[in-house]
Amino acid sequence: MLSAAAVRRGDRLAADAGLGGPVLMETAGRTAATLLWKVAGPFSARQPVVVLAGGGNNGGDGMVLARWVARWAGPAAVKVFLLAEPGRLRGEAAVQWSLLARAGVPAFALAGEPAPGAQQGPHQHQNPGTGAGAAPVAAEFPEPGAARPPAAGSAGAAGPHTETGPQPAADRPAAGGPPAAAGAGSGVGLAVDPFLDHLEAAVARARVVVDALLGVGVRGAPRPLAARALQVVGAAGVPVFALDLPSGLDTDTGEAAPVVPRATWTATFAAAKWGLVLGQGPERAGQVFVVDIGWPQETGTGVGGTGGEAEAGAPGGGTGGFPSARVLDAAGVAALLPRRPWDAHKGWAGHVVVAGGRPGQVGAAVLAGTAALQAGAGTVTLAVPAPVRTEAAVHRPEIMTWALPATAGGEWDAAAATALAQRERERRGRVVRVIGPGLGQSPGAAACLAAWLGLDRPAARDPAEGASDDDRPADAPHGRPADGAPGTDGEPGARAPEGAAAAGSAADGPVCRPTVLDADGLNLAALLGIDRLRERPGSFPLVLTPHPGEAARLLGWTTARVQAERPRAAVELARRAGAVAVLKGAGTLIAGPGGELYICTRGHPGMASAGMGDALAGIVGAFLAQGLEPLAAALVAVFVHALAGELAAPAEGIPVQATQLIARLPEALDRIRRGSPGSAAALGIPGVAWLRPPLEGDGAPVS
Ligand SMILES: NC(=O)C1=CN([C@@H]2O[C@H](COP(=O)(O)OP(=O)(O)OC[C@H]3O[C@@H](n4cnc5c(N)ncnc54)[C@H](OP(=O)(O)O)[C@@H]3O)[C@@H](O)[C@H]2O)[C@@H](O)CC1
Ligand SMILES: Nc1ncnc2c1ncn2[C@@H]1O[C@H](COP(=O)(O)OP(=O)(O)O)[C@@H](O)[C@H]1O
Ligand SMILES: [K+]
Repeated sequence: MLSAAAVRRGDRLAADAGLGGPVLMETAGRTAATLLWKVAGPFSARQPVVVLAGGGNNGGDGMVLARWVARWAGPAAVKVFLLAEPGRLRGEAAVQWSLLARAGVPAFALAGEPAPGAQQGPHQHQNPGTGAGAAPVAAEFPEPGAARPPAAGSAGAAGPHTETGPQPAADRPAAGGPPAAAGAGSGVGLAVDPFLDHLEAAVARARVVVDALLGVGVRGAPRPLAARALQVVGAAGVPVFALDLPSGLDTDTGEAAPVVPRATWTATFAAAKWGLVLGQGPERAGQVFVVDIGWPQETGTGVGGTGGEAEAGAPGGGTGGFPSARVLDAAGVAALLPRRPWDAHKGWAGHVVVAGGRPGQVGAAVLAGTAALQAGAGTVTLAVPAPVRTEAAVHRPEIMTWALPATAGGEWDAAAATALAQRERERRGRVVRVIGPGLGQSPGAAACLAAWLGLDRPAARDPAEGASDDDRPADAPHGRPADGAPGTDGEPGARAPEGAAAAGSAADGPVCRPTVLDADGLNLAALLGIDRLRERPGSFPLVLTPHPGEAARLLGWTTARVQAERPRAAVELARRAGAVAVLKGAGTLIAGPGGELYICTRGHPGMASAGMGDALAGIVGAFLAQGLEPLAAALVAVFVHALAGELAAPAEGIPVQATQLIARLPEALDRIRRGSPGSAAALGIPGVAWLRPPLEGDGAPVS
């Protein structure tokens, strides 16, 4: 996942490695043509492909694509509309324009000033206002190398129009001037209105419109002329295939003016861009395919996959962009899953203690506990205020309950901090805490939280913890990594270091454990101050799972700012807390304390319902309990949660309840183990991967 600044860095690295613009553009355009064939083919002259190209490299990509479509299906199967004056094209776009002419691809362009010394060609531009049909104005390419006037209306238009609407000077081509003999294709341009009329007519009978107007080089919202062309495309209701990004979509934020196309498909080059997953990006981009264009490995942008470090790309990258991130996919997550030995026993899979469930919010703790159980925790206990113990116990017979000291009103009492730790000490094996679901923000809850985090008094190691390890099997989760598990050299799958499992605040007081903080656990932590989390004793494993509102409280930002700068917010949370941060919401982000950043593109709006976050917190706890290191636990949990949410919905966006999601966790885990949904399998085009492969399995249709 790249910012515009990171794309420019990647370009430079590619150029340094000898992969110049022409090579990359040819690969991009040709691969996109193959993909277009797959999703919208076969092509025919009856329903041509219409390419709307801009004057930059995005337009160049479109022209390469057009050339290949013409080669495979004949020149009549494609039409190019260049929203620029050929004479002003530079670099790659100019080269591609001339190659189009050689290939005999029908193309139209805007009229411009004649190049110095250009001859008045035979295809005179029509003077605006002189009446339709008087003279040909189309810039359709003639035979290669020749200059031949095209038939008026050859694009299917009724004929050239004569009115040129008011245009801002910067965008207004010199309509009505002499023919623009400049430009490698020697195509004569159209005035704006005829151009748009031709475009409209062509789009109306197109199979698909290829949006190659603006890519990562866009600055601001589309200017009026670009906006008019995009309006024409949008109004036609024809499927749109966007190159790199839907034109005008902000590469970094996903902000989109109303005219930005709602593409059915987007082929994005080298790596996905932030704008495709943030803001309005997901709605505008449709199905996103990541096309490998051969950037050197050093750029760190593979197709799909998770493994390894996030790319270098410090927040801001020095140019205001976002940090780079890796996209989670099933194969990458599968490699992180804990492998349960054949002779595993419940101690192997750890013990999740959920602390929360105040009166009126018992369900939150129940959901977290049930999700932990379904995600593979060996044992689950709900630690709740004593008055609600029975209420907590009735839901799942597999789940234990501890009744802890409560105030007269049933809220958490400060004495519960030590009581909980005492109960935990009676357990053998790894204990993990999920603190927050239904915890409330009472003074007693606040005191407990500070104690559990070891932030109420000086730190000390827990003498009991070492003893509890003694009767683990030799390959117990935090003894050593499972054979073949990723991360033995520090990757996300690595187990927490020996001794990280518990650090105590005092032998007789609350002991710190690997912890997931959610909901009110986070709200109370915000009151303590996020930076204090870094001072926790022994740096015990800690995962924060805030939604944007909780993240805002932790950071002291507004929720709107968190949403506008999600990648930065996630990285900041992790850095300041010295912990793993999961910033929930559409496109959940997972950040590690070392600057690592991942995004999950799965899940759907139907998951916006109460209790979903509680379930996620429980799942993170379950994977910590099964021995995963915190970053790996968070990555696996987020992906499994999102996939289960999809499995639980009859269709994307249909409301799902947390209990329904929880019920599908085993199936989600099973699919992931099998590498499904697969990023590339359904397409069968080497070097092209789905950003978000469809659920229906490997034989899924692509259109
Ligand atoms: N380099 C690589 O590795 C590869 C790059 N590749 C491709 O290059 C693309 C980036 O190309 P790029 O940098 O030329 O910019 P691009 O997106 O075409 O936009 C510039 C044009 O848009 C115009 N324009 C700008 N803002 C505007 C606005 N608000 N409203 C209206 N117009 C506006 C601007 O006009 P100007 O402002 O200069 O007058 C100029 O004409 C990238 O997305 C990918 O597709 C592939 O080939 C693979 C290899
Ligand atoms: N539009 C969406 N797309 C993907 N995931 C979503 C969407 N809306 C919500 N979710 C997921 O559902 C969960 C909601 O968590 P949260 O807001 O804490 O809910 P609650 O507090 O009700 O438990 C998060 O994991 C979030 O990522
Ligand atoms: K585009």
